[in-house]
Amino acid sequence: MEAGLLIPSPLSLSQLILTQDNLKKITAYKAVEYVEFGMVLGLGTGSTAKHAVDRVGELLRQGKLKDIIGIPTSNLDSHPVVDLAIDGADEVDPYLNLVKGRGGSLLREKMVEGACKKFVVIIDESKLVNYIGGSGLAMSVEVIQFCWKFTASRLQNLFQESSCVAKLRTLGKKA
Ligand SMILES: O=C[C@H](O)[C@H](O)[C@H](O)COP(=O)(O)O
Repeated sequence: MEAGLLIPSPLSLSQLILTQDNLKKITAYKAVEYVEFGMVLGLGTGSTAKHAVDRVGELLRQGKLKDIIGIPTSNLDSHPVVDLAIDGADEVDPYLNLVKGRGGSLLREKMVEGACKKFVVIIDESKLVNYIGGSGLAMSVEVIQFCWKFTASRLQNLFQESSCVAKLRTLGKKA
């Protein structure tokens, strides 16, 4: 899979006062320039990816894009090859390793993004870290409901030297 990272440059935008959401939107719109007619497209979740979803919708309404098959509107069983996936991330290290899922989506996004030919990650500067875990914020792990306390305890024990605490987050709740 080809991978890419889009970050709006604060230098080129230095004359403007932009909010974090403005930066997310600029990045998302840039990523959507990679979308072509007839593509199978994976669109992720979160406040950055939302701008990309909105932009694709706008271009479809305007007739500037056509015949787009969206995953998960469709699914990987019927469309096992995804031409392009666009999604945000919570942390990105210099080697393009990612932390995802702090917004509550993890497994399905990873499945779609693992099946794509090209994955464009859209972030603002605040997501850049020197190493994974560098933000000091939570690391999401999606588990099945069956014996989740047992799994939480196993996970916490794995990282006990770092004093990590495993906490349950249920569907739709932020970390
Ligand atoms: O669980 C959510 C996804 O992994 C998001 O892509 C990630 O949390 C980034 O979200 P946002 O763009 O809202 O910061």
